Amino acid sequence: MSNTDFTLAVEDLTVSFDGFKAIDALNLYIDRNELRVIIGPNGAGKTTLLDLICGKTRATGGSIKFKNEELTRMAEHQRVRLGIGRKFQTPSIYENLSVFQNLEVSYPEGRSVFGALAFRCTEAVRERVQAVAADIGLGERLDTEAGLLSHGQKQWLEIGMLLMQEPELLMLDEPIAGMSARERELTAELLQRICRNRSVIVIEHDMEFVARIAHKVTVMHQGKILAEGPMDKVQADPKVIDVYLGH
Ligand SMILES: Nc1ncnc2c1ncn2[C@@H]1O[C@H](COP(=O)(O)OP(=O)(O)OP(=O)(O)O)[C@@H](O)[C@H]1O
Repeated sequence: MSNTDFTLAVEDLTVSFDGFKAIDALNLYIDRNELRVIIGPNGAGKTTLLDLICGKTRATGGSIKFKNEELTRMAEHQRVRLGIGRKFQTPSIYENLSVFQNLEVSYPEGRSVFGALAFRCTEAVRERVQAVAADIGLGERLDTEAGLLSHGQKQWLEIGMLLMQEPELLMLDEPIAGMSARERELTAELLQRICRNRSVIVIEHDMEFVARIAHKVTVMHQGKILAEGPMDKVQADPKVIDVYLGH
Protein backbone atom coordinates (compact mmCIF):
# COMPACT_ATOMS: atom_id res chain seq x y z
CA MET A 1 0.00 0.00 0.00
CA SER A 2 1.14 3.54 -0.68
CA ASN A 3 2.74 6.02 1.70
CA THR A 4 0.46 8.64 3.21
CA ASP A 5 0.70 11.93 5.11
CA PHE A 6 -1.56 10.55 7.82
CA THR A 7 -0.19 9.85 11.28
CA LEU A 8 -2.29 6.72 11.32
CA ALA A 9 -3.65 4.84 8.32
CA VAL A 10 -5.72 1.74 9.04
CA GLU A 11 -6.78 -0.20 5.96
CA ASP A 12 -8.94 -3.27 5.51
CA LEU A 13 -8.37 -4.15 9.17
CA THR A 14 -10.09 -7.30 10.35
CA VAL A 15 -10.04 -9.35 13.53
CA SER A 16 -12.06 -12.49 14.11
CA PHE A 17 -12.73 -14.14 17.42
CA ASP A 18 -13.86 -17.71 16.70
CA GLY A 19 -15.25 -16.66 13.34
CA PHE A 20 -16.98 -13.53 14.70
CA LYS A 21 -15.60 -10.40 13.03
CA ALA A 22 -15.29 -7.82 15.81
CA ILE A 23 -13.53 -5.52 13.30
CA ASP A 24 -14.56 -6.03 9.71
CA ALA A 25 -12.49 -4.59 6.81
CA LEU A 26 -12.24 -1.22 8.52
CA ASN A 27 -10.47 1.87 7.11
CA LEU A 28 -9.53 4.80 9.34
CA TYR A 29 -7.21 7.76 8.69
CA ILE A 30 -6.07 10.14 11.39
CA ASP A 31 -4.32 13.40 10.60
CA ARG A 32 -1.46 14.98 12.50
CA ASN A 33 -2.71 17.11 15.42
CA GLU A 34 -6.21 15.75 14.99
CA LEU A 35 -8.53 14.92 17.88
CA ARG A 36 -10.82 12.16 16.66
CA VAL A 37 -13.65 10.77 18.76
CA ILE A 38 -15.00 7.28 18.16
CA ILE A 39 -18.58 6.64 19.20
CA GLY A 40 -21.00 3.76 18.71
CA PRO A 41 -23.20 1.28 20.57
CA ASN A 42 -21.87 -1.30 23.01
CA GLY A 43 -20.05 -4.08 21.22
CA ALA A 44 -19.42 -1.98 18.08
CA GLY A 45 -15.70 -2.78 18.25
CA LYS A 46 -14.35 0.55 19.55
CA THR A 47 -12.12 -0.88 22.29
CA THR A 48 -11.02 -3.73 20.03
CA LEU A 49 -9.89 -1.19 17.43
CA LEU A 50 -7.67 0.57 19.98
CA ASP A 51 -6.40 -2.84 21.16
CA LEU A 52 -5.36 -3.61 17.59
CA ILE A 53 -3.58 -0.28 17.15
CA CYS A 54 -1.61 -0.56 20.40
CA GLY A 55 -0.82 -4.24 19.86
CA LYS A 56 -2.79 -5.75 22.74
CA THR A 57 -4.74 -7.75 20.15
CA ARG A 58 -3.34 -9.12 16.89
CA ALA A 59 -5.12 -8.42 13.62
CA THR A 60 -6.41 -11.29 11.51
CA GLY A 61 -5.84 -9.23 8.35
CA GLY A 62 -5.27 -5.76 6.96
CA SER A 63 -2.79 -3.00 7.66
CA ILE A 64 -2.11 -0.44 10.40
CA LYS A 65 0.45 2.16 9.43
CA PHE A 66 1.80 4.68 11.90
CA LYS A 67 3.94 7.36 10.23
CA ASN A 68 4.08 4.95 7.29
CA GLU A 69 5.50 2.08 9.35
CA GLU A 70 3.54 -1.14 9.35
CA LEU A 71 2.55 -2.06 12.90
CA THR A 72 0.58 -5.26 12.53
CA ARG A 73 3.47 -7.60 13.22
CA MET A 74 5.13 -5.36 15.80
CA ALA A 75 5.10 -6.14 19.54
CA GLU A 76 3.26 -3.82 21.93
CA HIS A 77 6.46 -2.36 23.45
CA GLN A 78 7.89 -1.58 20.00
CA ARG A 79 4.75 0.39 19.20
CA VAL A 80 5.15 2.34 22.45
CA ARG A 81 8.72 3.16 21.44
CA LEU A 82 7.54 4.36 18.05
CA GLY A 83 5.27 6.86 19.80
CA ILE A 84 1.93 5.23 20.52
CA GLY A 85 0.44 5.80 24.00
CA ARG A 86 -2.73 4.17 25.30
CA LYS A 87 -4.66 4.96 28.44
CA PHE A 88 -7.06 2.35 29.73
CA GLN A 89 -10.14 3.09 31.79
CA THR A 90 -8.70 2.08 35.16
CA PRO A 91 -5.76 4.26 36.17
CA SER A 92 -2.47 2.47 36.68
CA ILE A 93 -0.62 5.06 38.71
CA TYR A 94 1.65 4.26 41.67
CA GLU A 95 -0.53 5.30 44.60
CA ASN A 96 2.36 5.38 47.10
CA LEU A 97 4.59 7.58 44.98
CA SER A 98 4.29 11.35 44.65
CA VAL A 99 3.01 13.05 41.53
CA PHE A 100 6.62 13.99 40.74
CA GLN A 101 7.84 10.40 41.13
CA ASN A 102 5.02 8.98 39.04
CA LEU A 103 5.98 11.29 36.19
CA GLU A 104 9.70 10.75 36.72
CA VAL A 105 9.49 6.96 36.43
CA SER A 106 7.58 7.38 33.19
CA TYR A 107 10.41 9.26 31.52
CA PRO A 108 11.47 6.91 28.72
CA GLU A 109 15.18 6.97 29.48
CA GLY A 110 14.67 7.19 33.21
CA ARG A 111 16.93 6.40 36.09
CA SER A 112 17.08 2.68 35.55
CA VAL A 113 18.81 3.16 32.23
CA PHE A 114 21.28 5.87 33.16
CA GLY A 115 21.76 4.83 36.79
CA ALA A 116 24.50 6.81 38.51
CA LEU A 117 25.26 8.70 35.31
CA ALA A 118 21.92 10.35 35.57
CA PHE A 119 22.94 13.62 37.21
CA ARG A 120 23.03 15.76 34.07
CA CYS A 121 20.04 13.98 32.70
CA THR A 122 18.15 14.60 35.94
CA GLU A 123 17.81 18.31 35.21
CA ALA A 124 16.25 17.49 31.86
CA VAL A 125 13.92 15.00 33.53
CA ARG A 126 12.97 17.50 36.22
CA GLU A 127 12.16 20.14 33.65
CA ARG A 128 10.08 17.72 31.67
CA VAL A 129 8.22 16.56 34.80
CA GLN A 130 7.44 20.18 35.68
CA ALA A 131 6.23 21.00 32.18
CA VAL A 132 3.99 17.94 32.02
CA ALA A 133 2.67 18.53 35.57
CA ALA A 134 1.71 22.07 34.57
CA ASP A 135 0.02 20.74 31.44
CA ILE A 136 -2.15 18.31 33.42
CA GLY A 137 -3.02 20.88 36.09
CA LEU A 138 -0.91 19.27 38.80
CA GLY A 139 1.98 21.75 38.80
CA GLU A 140 1.25 22.69 42.42
CA ARG A 141 0.82 19.08 43.55
CA LEU A 142 4.21 17.60 42.68
CA ASP A 143 4.85 16.39 46.24
CA THR A 144 1.37 15.00 46.83
CA GLU A 145 1.11 11.24 47.17
CA ALA A 146 -0.81 10.04 44.12
CA GLY A 147 -3.20 7.99 46.26
CA LEU A 148 -4.48 11.22 47.84
CA LEU A 149 -5.49 12.80 44.53
CA SER A 150 -9.12 13.06 43.42
CA HIS A 151 -10.42 10.60 40.84
CA GLY A 152 -10.08 13.20 38.08
CA GLN A 153 -6.56 14.17 39.12
CA LYS A 154 -5.53 10.50 39.04
CA GLN A 155 -6.79 10.27 35.48
CA TRP A 156 -4.84 13.38 34.51
CA LEU A 157 -1.74 12.01 36.19
CA GLU A 158 -1.98 8.91 34.07
CA ILE A 159 -2.32 11.05 30.96
CA GLY A 160 0.76 12.91 32.19
CA MET A 161 2.66 9.63 32.55
CA LEU A 162 1.92 8.93 28.90
CA LEU A 163 2.88 12.48 27.89
CA MET A 164 6.30 11.96 29.51
CA GLN A 165 7.01 9.61 26.62
CA GLU A 166 6.03 12.29 24.10
CA PRO A 167 3.70 10.04 22.10
CA GLU A 168 2.68 11.18 18.63
CA LEU A 169 -0.55 9.23 18.94
CA LEU A 170 -2.42 9.09 22.21
CA MET A 171 -5.49 6.88 22.65
CA LEU A 172 -7.93 7.31 25.52
CA ASP A 173 -10.86 5.07 26.42
CA GLU A 174 -13.69 7.02 28.10
CA PRO A 175 -11.43 9.56 29.81
CA ILE A 176 -14.20 11.36 31.77
CA ALA A 177 -15.90 8.32 33.28
CA GLY A 178 -16.68 9.07 36.94
CA MET A 179 -15.56 12.70 36.75
CA SER A 180 -17.35 15.73 38.18
CA ALA A 181 -18.68 18.45 35.86
CA ARG A 182 -15.71 20.68 36.65
CA GLU A 183 -13.24 17.84 36.05
CA ARG A 184 -14.90 17.13 32.69
CA GLU A 185 -14.49 20.73 31.71
CA LEU A 186 -10.82 20.72 32.66
CA THR A 187 -10.32 17.42 30.81
CA ALA A 188 -11.80 18.94 27.65
CA GLU A 189 -9.32 21.80 27.93
CA LEU A 190 -6.47 19.37 28.58
CA LEU A 191 -7.32 17.28 25.51
CA GLN A 192 -7.55 20.39 23.36
CA ARG A 193 -4.10 21.42 24.59
CA ILE A 194 -2.40 18.08 24.07
CA CYS A 195 -3.69 17.52 20.54
CA ARG A 196 -1.79 20.59 19.38
CA ASN A 197 1.38 18.50 19.25
CA ARG A 198 0.03 15.05 18.53
CA SER A 199 -2.90 13.05 17.24
CA VAL A 200 -5.43 11.92 19.82
CA ILE A 201 -8.14 9.24 19.56
CA VAL A 202 -10.83 9.22 22.23
CA ILE A 203 -13.63 6.69 22.74
CA GLU A 204 -16.55 8.43 24.40
CA HIS A 205 -20.26 7.98 25.07
CA ASP A 206 -21.05 11.42 26.52
CA MET A 207 -22.29 13.34 23.48
CA GLU A 208 -21.99 16.75 25.10
CA PHE A 209 -18.33 16.06 25.76
CA VAL A 210 -17.86 14.68 22.24
CA ALA A 211 -19.32 17.87 20.76
CA ARG A 212 -16.96 19.90 22.89
CA ILE A 213 -13.70 18.18 21.90
CA ALA A 214 -14.03 16.38 18.56
CA HIS A 215 -12.47 17.67 15.37
CA LYS A 216 -14.16 14.78 13.61
CA VAL A 217 -16.36 11.92 14.81
CA THR A 218 -16.25 8.31 13.63
CA VAL A 219 -19.31 6.18 14.33
CA MET A 220 -18.73 2.44 14.55
CA HIS A 221 -21.32 -0.29 14.29
CA GLN A 222 -20.77 -4.05 14.07
CA GLY A 223 -17.03 -3.72 13.46
CA LYS A 224 -17.44 -1.27 10.61
CA ILE A 225 -17.62 2.48 10.13
CA LEU A 226 -21.20 3.65 9.91
CA ALA A 227 -20.53 7.37 9.51
CA GLU A 228 -17.71 9.86 9.78
CA GLY A 229 -17.41 13.63 9.76
CA PRO A 230 -18.04 16.76 11.80
CA MET A 231 -20.24 16.26 14.86
CA ASP A 232 -23.26 18.18 13.51
CA LYS A 233 -23.30 16.14 10.31
CA VAL A 234 -22.90 12.82 12.13
CA GLN A 235 -25.59 13.74 14.67
CA ALA A 236 -28.08 14.47 11.91
CA ASP A 237 -27.35 11.23 10.01
CA PRO A 238 -30.48 9.00 10.10
CA LYS A 239 -28.32 5.82 10.20
CA VAL A 240 -26.53 7.10 13.30
CA ILE A 241 -29.78 8.13 14.98
CA ASP A 242 -31.18 4.70 14.18
CA VAL A 243 -28.39 2.56 15.64
CA TYR A 244 -27.01 4.80 18.37
CA LEU A 245 -28.26 8.28 19.18
CA GLY A 246 -31.96 7.41 19.10
CA HIS A 247 -31.58 4.88 21.94
N1 LIG B 1 -10.87 -11.26 23.17
C1 LIG B 1 -12.11 -11.40 22.68
N2 LIG B 1 -12.62 -12.62 22.44
C2 LIG B 1 -13.89 -12.76 21.96
N3 LIG B 1 -14.70 -11.72 21.65
C3 LIG B 1 -14.25 -10.50 21.87
C4 LIG B 1 -12.93 -10.25 22.41
N4 LIG B 1 -12.76 -8.90 22.50
C5 LIG B 1 -13.91 -8.34 22.07
N5 LIG B 1 -14.79 -9.28 21.70
C6 LIG B 1 -16.14 -9.03 21.15
O1 LIG B 1 -16.00 -8.08 20.11
C7 LIG B 1 -17.12 -7.19 20.10
C8 LIG B 1 -16.62 -5.77 20.18
O2 LIG B 1 -16.24 -5.48 21.52
P1 LIG B 1 -15.63 -4.09 21.98
O3 LIG B 1 -15.33 -4.20 23.45
O4 LIG B 1 -14.53 -3.72 21.08
O5 LIG B 1 -16.85 -3.11 21.76
P2 LIG B 1 -17.00 -1.60 22.21
O6 LIG B 1 -17.51 -0.87 21.03
O7 LIG B 1 -15.74 -1.11 22.81
O8 LIG B 1 -18.14 -1.67 23.30
P3 LIG B 1 -18.35 -0.85 24.68
O9 LIG B 1 -18.90 0.47 24.28
O10 LIG B 1 -19.35 -1.70 25.39
O11 LIG B 1 -17.03 -0.79 25.37
C9 LIG B 1 -18.02 -7.59 21.24
O12 LIG B 1 -19.05 -8.42 20.72
C10 LIG B 1 -17.10 -8.38 22.15
O13 LIG B 1 -17.80 -9.35 22.87
